[in-house]
Amino acid sequence: MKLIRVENYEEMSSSAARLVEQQILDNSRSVLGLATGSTPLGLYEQLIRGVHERHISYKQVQTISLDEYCGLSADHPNSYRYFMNGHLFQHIDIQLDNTHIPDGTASPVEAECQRYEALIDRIGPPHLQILGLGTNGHIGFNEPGTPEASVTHCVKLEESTRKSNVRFFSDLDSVPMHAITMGIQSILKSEQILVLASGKKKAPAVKRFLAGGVSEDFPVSFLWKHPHVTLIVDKEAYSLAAAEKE
Ligand SMILES: N[C@@H]1[C@@H](O)[C@H](O)[C@@H](COP(=O)(O)O)O[C@@H]1O
Repeated sequence: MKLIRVENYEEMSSSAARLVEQQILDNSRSVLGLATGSTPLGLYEQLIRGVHERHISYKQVQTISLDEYCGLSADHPNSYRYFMNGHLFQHIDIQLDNTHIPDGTASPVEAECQRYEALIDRIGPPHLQILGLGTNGHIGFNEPGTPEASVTHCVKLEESTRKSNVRFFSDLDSVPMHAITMGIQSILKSEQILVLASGKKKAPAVKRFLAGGVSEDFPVSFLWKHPHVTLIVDKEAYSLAAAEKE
């Protein structure tokens, strides 16, 4: 795994943006795997600037998002479709038909999961998969205990995950109980994986990840099985791992 240590959130975002843009410059038909959450917001801002300042074009790019809340439609302000449209897709020259996100309202949900996994295999897997990191080590919405062989599936969200994400909702009751997420196996299919971690809250998870070892109760640790992973951490997120070394 390649570790890139940067000073702060801004540097993490611009360093990630350079890697994404290089991928697109190398292959204008790139497939990008995208994450939601607050971590990649700065990266998405940088990518939007890149369209204007560095003439990066997304006309032929396809995107595959990691996850979506069950029960939230595309026009619900807390759906990940709404998030991705508002924070990235509406501001770049991508074709909306080329942006893929699980449909949280589809029924039965199992059929939607199968459709999505087949889509990953058909148009993907991503050349570059962006990942944030849950405080409990989750990636996408793969909570601790998710098997390595998992493909796109419906998960019951942990209380801690719902509490972490309540800041985007009016109250805890409004946070959905379930989500559709790409599985560990679906994520590991990507050619390259870029994990971003910023801030003190992520320091324990970063420390545990960097200590090595693969364990089902810490989903990000499965990335040790992938040959091309880059982790970009800022000073705060790295602080506990750094203290360990001293
Ligand atoms: N499903 C998303 C994850 O993909 C994301 O990595 C995580 C961390 O969020 P944040 O970046 O806001 O810390 O939140 C959610 O649970």
